[in-house]
Order: sequence, then structure tokens, then C-alpha cells
Amino acid sequence: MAADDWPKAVLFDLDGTLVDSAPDLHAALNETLESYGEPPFTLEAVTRMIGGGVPKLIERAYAALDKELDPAVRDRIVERFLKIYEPRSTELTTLYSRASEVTRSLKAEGRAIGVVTNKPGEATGQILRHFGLSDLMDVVVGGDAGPAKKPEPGLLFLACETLGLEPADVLFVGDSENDVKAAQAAGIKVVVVIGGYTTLSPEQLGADGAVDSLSGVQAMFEALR
Ligand SMILES: O=C(O)COP(=O)(O)O
Ligand SMILES: [Mg+2]
Repeated sequence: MAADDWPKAVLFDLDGTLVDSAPDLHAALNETLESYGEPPFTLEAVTRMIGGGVPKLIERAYAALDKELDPAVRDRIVERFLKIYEPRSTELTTLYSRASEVTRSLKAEGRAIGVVTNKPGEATGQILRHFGLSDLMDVVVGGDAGPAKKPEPGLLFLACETLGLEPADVLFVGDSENDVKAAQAAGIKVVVVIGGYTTLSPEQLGADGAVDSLSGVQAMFEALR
């Protein structure tokens, strides 16, 4: 592979990386909690609960309320949350600056692009369609695709398989510890966009690189090759 062919594909995390979905997740979580007679959380608090997928979001919310959930109850709450969230997953959600330009520019360079998120596939598809990114994607893997969610590497492996690429051909761009751990377990280089939904610093995250915004991703390629 010619040096500037790398990476052959750039995969992106969704929440906290391509889109700021926290306001819709916050609204849907509070509506869900209210229906069970529980108090609401601030946007700030919910933002820190995002990134592990919906079951984790529900678990973290109840843990913050000092309540233990058995898995069957959690699953019922997850179902109710999704009924509330899915029809309104694009009401308050915004695309991060340059997300459209950067993904289009990577495609124009002949690279494959994709999304690998812990968010369920249905809402992921709605959000990507809403922002006109759906047709651009060579692969979209949601948290309910089958393999265990990030920080496990399975969703990333599935994306690589779908693209017919080796992990070493790919770069992952994410915002959180789960993204870094999943990529490292998959043997995929990973860059974090600072300012996503983690409280950890880039050093604590231990990624191969960190950028202030998505527009810095392409400038990292040479250093990472
Ligand atoms: O927590 C979620 O639902 C999704 O988070 P991710 O897009 O950052 O993987
Ligand atoms: Mg994320």
C-alpha cells in the first residue's frame, strides 16, 4: 500500500464524536424516569452517562439514584426509553462542526468511511439520514448488531469484515475510553476528538492521537502511518 493510502477506511464513533446527541438522550431519559416517578437529571449529568449504549445509560441513571436494577426490570425500562427516544432522536441533536465536510473529503480521497457506535441501529440510521450522511457511509454498525458493545472489539471487527479490510488498514475516531479500549483490543489505531462526552484527558485515554475538532483528523494520518 502506498504510504498515503493509509488509512483505507476511517470509522467514526457517533455520540460525542460526529453528533451532539446528549440533549435528545437527556430529554428522553428524563421522560422515561418521570414515567416511573423518578426525578430528572441535568444535561451535564446525563452527558457523562452516555457512551456505553442504552442499557448502560439506564443502569448509570439508576445507580446515580442509588437504586439497583435487576436485568429484567432494566430491559423493560430500556424498551420504554427507546419508544420515547426513537421518534425524537433528531429533535435537539446537532452535527459537530466540520463532520459533513471531513467525511466527504475522506470519501473524495478514495477512503471508505463508516460509523461504529453503541447506539442501537434504528436511531443511528435515523440520525445519519437526518444529517444527510447515510448515503456516504460504506458501513454502519450499531450497538445491537450482534457482537458485544465497545469497549469490546467485536463491533469494530464486524465493520472491518464488512469492508473487507484488516484492522491495520483502518483508523477509528472516537471520544471516549470505550472507543480507545475497543480499538486497542481490535489492533486499530485510534484518535480521540477532545470535548466529547468523557471527563478524561487525552493522556488518560491513551489514544494514538488527539485532535481539537474533526477537521484535525486528516492532518494526523502522516504521524500515525
Ligand atoms: O451510548 C450510546 O448509546 C452510544 O454511544 P457512542 O455513539 O458514543 O458509542
Ligand atoms: Mg461516543
